[in-house]
Order: sequence, then structure tokens, then C-alpha cells
Amino acid sequence: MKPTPVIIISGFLGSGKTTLLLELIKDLNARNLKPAILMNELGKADVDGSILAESAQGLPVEKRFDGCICCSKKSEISGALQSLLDLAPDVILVELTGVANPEEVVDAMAEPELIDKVMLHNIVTVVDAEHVLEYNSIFSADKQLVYTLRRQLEVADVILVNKQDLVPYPHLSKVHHLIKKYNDTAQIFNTTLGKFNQEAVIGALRPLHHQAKTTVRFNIVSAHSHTHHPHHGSASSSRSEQPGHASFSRIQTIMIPISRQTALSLPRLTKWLKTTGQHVLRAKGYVALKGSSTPSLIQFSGKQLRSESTAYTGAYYLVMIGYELDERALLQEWQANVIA
Ligand SMILES: Nc1nc2c(ncn2[C@@H]2O[C@H](COP(=O)(O)OP(=O)(O)OP(=O)(O)O)[C@@H](O)[C@H]2O)c(=O)[nH]1
Repeated sequence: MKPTPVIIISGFLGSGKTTLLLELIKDLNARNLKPAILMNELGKADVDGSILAESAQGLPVEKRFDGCICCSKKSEISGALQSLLDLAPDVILVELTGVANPEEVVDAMAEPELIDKVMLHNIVTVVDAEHVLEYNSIFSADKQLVYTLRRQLEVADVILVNKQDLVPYPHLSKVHHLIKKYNDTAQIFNTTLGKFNQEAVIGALRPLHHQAKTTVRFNIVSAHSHTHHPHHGSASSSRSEQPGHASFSRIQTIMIPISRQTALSLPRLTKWLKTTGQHVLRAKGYVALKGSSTPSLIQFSGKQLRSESTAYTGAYYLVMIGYELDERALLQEWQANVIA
């Protein structure tokens, strides 16, 4: 039996991985290829899962959300991959968290129970064209994170310089220069919203005609996460200073639950996210906005906030992702600046 190809999508927080994943799913569907998806997410809320559920409706997508890829637990990764294999997909797409090293998945694929069943098709790393040049200086004190970000570039077969719409051309060439310093063999594409000629990534894939071992379809399974840092409560992080395969570093997540009765002012929320002294790199979640009758998906990355109306039906919350976050201060600021 032919091994099932695996495509790994990596890239720092907010670079555009889920946006790319949705583009790949569309294209695979157009080619009559059935993908299965393994994704995990920082924090306790499965925002990407909800986006996927809404955007990929009707597509032959299977999703498994229980592999904690952040901790190099090979058994968890390989367990999740094996469950997906039972569905006989033509390709497995793995979307990593923004602070994960793709090598962890590659390592897990080399475990005895998987080695003959899966093969690495390619690693695609998505780069945020607007911010990638700043990362080394912002995170200079965090060796683990700098190492992970470097490995995301070094091990990639294809690198997307995404968000090209937000930067002038000379900036793009500086980004290419940086990438080539770490990887001069990867194919590089400049993209906006993850759109490019996907032939380079999925062109060689063919239907596998494998027999599914189960008819159980994995839908959106509840988000799995855990606390890396007990004293942070809902925050997740670990502080290994030793570069290695483990991905986490000082990046933390803080989940802000929001009552269903609270409608937020978009201008106030935007102002606060842009001006808070906390080191917030990314925020996302579902909220009620004043003047809108449906829940809104909030996406804050690269100091830009986007909101879009959705058919989401779950509890409201905002996940804040950043470094050196002071949870108490952040929640106080939230109350004072957004809620009060
Ligand atoms: N202007 C612009 N925005 C983009 C582009 N690609 C993605 N975005 C937006 O950037 C935000 C983050 O995109 P995602 O695809 O969720 O990024 P991600 O890498 O999956 O994020 P995490 O999973 O949180 O690490 C969303 O609001 C996207 O709509 C782009 O090319 N240009």
C-alpha cells in the first residue's frame, strides 16, 4: 500500500497558515483529492477549528484536534495521524501552532508504527512579510523561540512570503534576502491571503484509492490544550532555554471569556489592542459587536484588526497570545478599556 503523503504547514503566529490551509483544501477538492487535517492551537479555544468548520463546509475534510504537537509527544502526534489514516485520505495536512518546529512531526512520522504508512510530501512555511524582519530583535532574549523560527525556515521546501499586500517591494526583497540566508533551496512565492499557484505543493498528489477502515467521520473534536506553566493559570508557556526540537518558549496564551450579554465596541477594542503596553502578538476569538446581529470573528495580527460576521454558535471569548504577558494586568486593562 502506498504511503499517504503529509504536508506540514508551519509559520509564526498570524502569518497566514489557516488562510493557506483553506486555499489548499479548496484546490484539493477541485482535484478530487480528499484531505484529512490535523491541526492544533495555542490556548484553550479552538478558533481555527471553528473557522475551518464554517469555511470548509461541504468539503471532504476530516479534522482531528487532539495532538499536542507543542510538546514533542511523538505518541500523541502519531496517534492522531493513525486515526486520520483510518479514513483513507489522499493527503494529510498538518497545521502547526505558530511556535512549533516542523521537525517534531517529521520525527513522529519516523516512528515504527507510521514509517511505512506516511511519507513527508513537503513542508510549507508561511512568513509574515510585514513582521518577519523584526522577530530576531523582538525575541533576541528567547533562544528557544529564535531557534524554532529559524528551523521553520531552514527545513521548508516551499516558503510563502505572505501579506505582500502590506509591504512595499524593497521590503519584500529584504525578506527574501533573510530567507535565503537560512534556506537557499526552497521555492519562494510572494502571496496575498495564501493565494499562489499551488502546483508546487500539491501538483504531484494523486488519489490513493485506499480503503477506509472506519466510517466514523471526525468532525470538530473539542480543543485539546494544556497548561505548560502552572503559575500562569490559563496561560500556556514553557521556558526551556535549550534549543532542541521542543517548540514552546516564552509565548503565552490568555483566554478572556466574554458573556453573551456583552456587546463590544469595535473602535474601543481596536484601540486597546493596538495601544496596550502588553506584548500581544496575536488575538483571536468570537465576540458580539455593537450594531451587529450575528457573532463576529475577531482576528488581530500585525497590529491590524479584522472582524467578520459569522454563524458561530458557541461561547464568546478572546484568546490573547504574546510574550511576557501579565495576566492580571491584562484582564484589568480589558475591564477598564473595553468593557467598562
Ligand atoms: N492583509 C493581509 N492579511 C492576511 C493575509 N493572509 C492572512 N491575513 C489575515 O491575517 C490574520 C491571520 O491569518 P491566519 O491565517 O489565521 O494566520 P495563522 O498563521 O493561521 O494564525 P495562528 O494560527 O494564530 O498562528 C487573519 O485576519 C487573516 O485574514 C494577507 O496576505 N494579507
